Amino acid sequence: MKKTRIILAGPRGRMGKEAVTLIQETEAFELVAAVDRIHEGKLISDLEGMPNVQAPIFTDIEKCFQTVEADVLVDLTTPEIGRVHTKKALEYGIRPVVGTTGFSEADLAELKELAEEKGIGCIIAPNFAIGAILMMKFSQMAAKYFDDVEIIELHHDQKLDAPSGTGLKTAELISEVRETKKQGHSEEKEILAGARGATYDGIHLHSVRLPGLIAHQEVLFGGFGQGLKIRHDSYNRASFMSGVKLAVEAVINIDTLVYGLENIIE
Ligand SMILES: NC(=O)C1=CN([C@@H]2O[C@H](COP(=O)(O)OP(=O)(O)OC[C@H]3O[C@@H](n4cnc5c(N)ncnc54)[C@H](O)[C@@H]3O)[C@@H](O)[C@H]2O)C=CC1
Ligand SMILES: O=C(O)C1=N[C@H](C(=O)O)C[C@H](O)C1
Repeated sequence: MKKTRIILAGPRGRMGKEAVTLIQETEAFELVAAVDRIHEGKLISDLEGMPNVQAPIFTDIEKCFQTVEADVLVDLTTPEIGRVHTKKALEYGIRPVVGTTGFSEADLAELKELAEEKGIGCIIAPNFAIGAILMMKFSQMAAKYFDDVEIIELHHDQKLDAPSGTGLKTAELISEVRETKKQGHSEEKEILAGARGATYDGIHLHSVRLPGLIAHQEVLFGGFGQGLKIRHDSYNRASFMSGVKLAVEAVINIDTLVYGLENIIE
């Protein structure tokens, strides 16, 4: 069996550590290198608390791509560096699976063009948890019947981007099926700036950041005399790993950029 050779960017992060374990435990996957901010020349196994994986660590992604042969880059870093890594991977013909959030529409458009120019797959998934994908799909279904909706996403307080990639993706999916609408009273005024949250095509998005949380989202719909609440909770980061596995398997067989795992799963 030919294994899928994976380079992982961000191996020491909260998601990165889970991904190291996933790759190690998946027979069809092989971790061939990692990209980190520090620890050039060390092996993953040299790092405290890491499993016995003999993959070399690079701080320069181009040097990594030039030195190590790989099929897929899994990126779990930060918005700024994640977009650089994704672009470089495509340029080197390595298929990116990107969990990193905070990419702009312009970033996505540029990366899609590059993936198509190179004729290779790229998956950018704002959320890898199957329950979160269902929450987004159910929300899109519900939005056909309820055109008043507010999204509340709740995350740990170390998160860099707001709103979350999932919150934004949910708003995008809803706006595909509902007419643009300004919600609330026509003369509504914010006494405190930001009280009504951010808006995407008239959909209000609220971001909560608290220690103790992992990743949670509520999509609240309101209609005459009734309400509907769709909620998803990730209680740990292992919840994302079956989606990472699925994306690595899928990215080999596509030749364009796919934004969102809902486009991969049936
Ligand atoms: N798509 C999904 O299902 C999920 C996505 N995320 C996203 O994944 C990303 C990572 O999240 P966490 O693991 O919680 O963050 P984290 O802060 O724990 O980890 C980020 C890692 O990136 C590394 N890093 C920073 N600059 C780097 C560079 N130049 N080269 C290589 N590595 C570098 C850091 O050292 C750190 O280890 C975030 O954008 C987050 O929003 C998080 C959870 C689920
Ligand atoms: O930073 C996180 O933790 C998460 N980020 C993703 C997002 O921005 O939606 C996915 C999940 O919510 C966890």
